Amino acid sequence: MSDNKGVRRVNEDLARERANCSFDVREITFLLDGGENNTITRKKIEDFTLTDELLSDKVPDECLSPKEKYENAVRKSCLFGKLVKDKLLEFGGLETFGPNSFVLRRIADAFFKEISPLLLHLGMFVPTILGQCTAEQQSEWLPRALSMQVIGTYAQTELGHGTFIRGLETTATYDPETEEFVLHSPTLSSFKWWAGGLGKTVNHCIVVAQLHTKGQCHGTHPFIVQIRDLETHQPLPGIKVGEIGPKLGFNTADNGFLGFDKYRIPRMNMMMKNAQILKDGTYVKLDRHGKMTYGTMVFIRVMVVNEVAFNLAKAATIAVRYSAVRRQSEKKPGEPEPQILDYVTQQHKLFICIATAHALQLTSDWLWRTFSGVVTDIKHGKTDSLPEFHALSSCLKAISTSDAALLIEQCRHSCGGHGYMMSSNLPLIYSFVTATRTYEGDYTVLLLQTARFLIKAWEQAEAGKPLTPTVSYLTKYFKDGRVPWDSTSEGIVNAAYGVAAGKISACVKSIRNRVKTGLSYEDAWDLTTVQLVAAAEAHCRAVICDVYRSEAVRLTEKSSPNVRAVMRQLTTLYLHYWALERIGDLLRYSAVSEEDVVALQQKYEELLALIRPDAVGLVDAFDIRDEILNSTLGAYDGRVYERLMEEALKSPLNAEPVNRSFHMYLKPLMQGKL
Ligand SMILES: CCCCCCCCCCCCCCCCCCCC(=O)SCCNC(=O)CCNC(=O)[C@H](O)C(C)(C)COP(=O)(O)OP(=O)(O)OC[C@H]1O[C@@H](n2cnc3c(N)ncnc32)[C@H](O)[C@@H]1OP(=O)(O)O
Ligand SMILES: Cc1cc2nc3c(=O)[nH]c(=O)nc-3n(C[C@H](O)[C@H](O)[C@H](O)COP(=O)(O)OP(=O)(O)OC[C@H]3O[C@@H](n4cnc5c(N)ncnc54)[C@H](O)[C@@H]3O)c2cc1C
Repeated sequence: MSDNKGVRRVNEDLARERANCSFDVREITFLLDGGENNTITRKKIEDFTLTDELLSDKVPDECLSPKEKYENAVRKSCLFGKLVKDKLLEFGGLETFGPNSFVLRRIADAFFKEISPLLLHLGMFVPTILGQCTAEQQSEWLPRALSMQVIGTYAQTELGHGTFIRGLETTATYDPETEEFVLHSPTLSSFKWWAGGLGKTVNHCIVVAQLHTKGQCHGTHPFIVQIRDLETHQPLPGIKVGEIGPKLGFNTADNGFLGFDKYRIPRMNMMMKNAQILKDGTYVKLDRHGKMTYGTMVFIRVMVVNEVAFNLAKAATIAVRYSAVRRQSEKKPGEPEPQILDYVTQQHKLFICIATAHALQLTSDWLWRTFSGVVTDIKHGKTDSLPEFHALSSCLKAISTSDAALLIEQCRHSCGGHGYMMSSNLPLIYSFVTATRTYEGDYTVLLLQTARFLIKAWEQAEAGKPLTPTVSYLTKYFKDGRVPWDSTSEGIVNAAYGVAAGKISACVKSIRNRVKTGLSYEDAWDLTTVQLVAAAEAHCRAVICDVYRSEAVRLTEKSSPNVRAVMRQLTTLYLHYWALERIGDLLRYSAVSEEDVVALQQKYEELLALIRPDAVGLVDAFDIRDEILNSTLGAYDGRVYERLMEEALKSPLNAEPVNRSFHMYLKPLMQGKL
């Protein structure tokens, strides 16, 4: 299906794989894109943007110095930003920040092997203006932000606090005399730390600070703050700003630090949708729920699920294509070396990656629809659905990022030594995705947020009160006892819910027993957190299994029999994989027997064999263009060795036959003259 331009001869093994694929690859691409029209629009946008002229890099990014890398990323960001500004908005206007933003994000990968310094501008600055400003403030800031006259980021985290937002130390004290806020960083630990683009790129940022007025602190609130001069780009007086230094990844994102020395901003720069300061300094709270200022974080957690699904699809595409091209060892003496994809252990490493990319993509689409419903409710003044959605988005963000990072690393392992090359792109995909497990809420912390909700839901079930949809299963599994075992897909999903219910019940018992011994509730909770994290994880896995299974059935209702068959094989593989991974839990909470476990393993291995002939077709169906994959190992034509050599020859160390260090150090050492 790929319409890569200038494709040369395709590797014979890959060509044969494609010829033997049992289904029409385009059909699955349409399913994953949400319909044929979406695929057509996406491809139009890709054709239009991914031109050689914009993308060409003479020296590979990874061979540049940190400064050159950053400058190249700014150059490309400006080209990309101009494209978005001039042309792409016509594909969806402001809706670009809805579903089409996924296409924009996808294309951005062709421009940036790492990260755009403008990611936070489009990813957080603009969404926060949309979510936290009044209509009047939006009309002032949005046009300037969208036309890139002001370039911004989101500075919440400080050197001393990231997770515990209530512990942030930056202050914004209202001065009614001048109708201004005075921003101040009272300690070293209060310096803002991490915001993407802050180090060198942006001129504005959203600063989250403790609001003080009339001698009282009202907690954290967001403010729009200009930090650099628009003409000279010099930091404004009272601002101390810089870049935080090299990181595991994100090295072109110029993450920065920021401190304020009694820096003044106008009253109207407080984002006033959820709370206001009147001219005389009176504080007016408009947010009845209390956590509406955390809205941008919830939005990004939703986006991140899609983000990691896409990155896992990229890694799986690279690893599966490479495994079809690579031949190694021998199965029987004297036989030709097999494609490494023919090793069952390789299939075990890789097919779960394809299935997980589907599971996370479909879950992300479902989460996005659920989120849209919550946003509509909020627009009508209803915030009842927020606690459930916070619990749901928190655990899905935690589990999807953690699973994707582990599986991307597994893809790298499955490519042997060549997977370690930067030119495979697997190291950069991994370094990007492993950060998602931490930013926008750490894994453990978010699962504990979900656990709070689950424990409350359990107490409601006990009291015979109605439960919200994602926890309604607790009513069914409320009574003690093992869940009946049934090895159908529906049966495995039910058992997953049974395990979650069993773990939540065990947590409730643990907390209550500890309280009975005289401990405070907080201490009892703290001592139970290992179990609480496991319970939230089990709940989340049950939700993903359920959504994946039901969405795959729904989406393939009108598909051809072969597509329905391969999609069912993948969902069944996913459910069996997790049943086997969590077999201890199933033995504890369900009626699964030892014979059932043997049957599960056997079925899992049969599924690997069934999926094997379609593996390349399945990754082709992700339809990720070579420009976006950026990989010597994963290109559509499979010219792996040629590309590895071409990239190696671009290394600056190969530009001269002898490096000067020979004369400066090696030769003196060899001659005993050092
Ligand atoms: C050039 C490219 C173009 C591409 C186009 C653009 C497309 C965009 C793509 C997007 C891709 C994404 C990439 C973005 C990159 C982002 C980089 C990273 C940015 C950041 O990391 S910003 C900083 C994020 N920081 C965090 O997430 C901090 C985590 N901490 C918290 O969220 C909270 O502190 C925590 C842990 C939830 C606790 O809060 P606290 O106030 O202490 O609350 P309590 O624990 O006491 O709970 C009280 C009560 O409130 C409930 N609660 C908490 N949070 C929420 C919420 N958000 N919503 C609703 N309710 C909430 C909580 O459950 C408690 O309820 P109870 O009923 O139990 O009392
Ligand atoms: C690449 C990257 C980009 C980022 N970009 C931005 C940005 O643009 N803007 C911004 O504002 N921030 C940004 N951040 C910061 C990010 O949001 C925080 O790092 C993240 O929220 C985690 O907070 P922390 O660093 O304070 O970790 P900590 O909270 O210090 O976590 C350290 C450890 O303590 C544990 N822990 C902490 N609290 C608890 C608890 N209550 N219970 C149990 N365990 C706990 C955690 O699980 C973890 O194991 C970025 C971070 C990264 C890595």
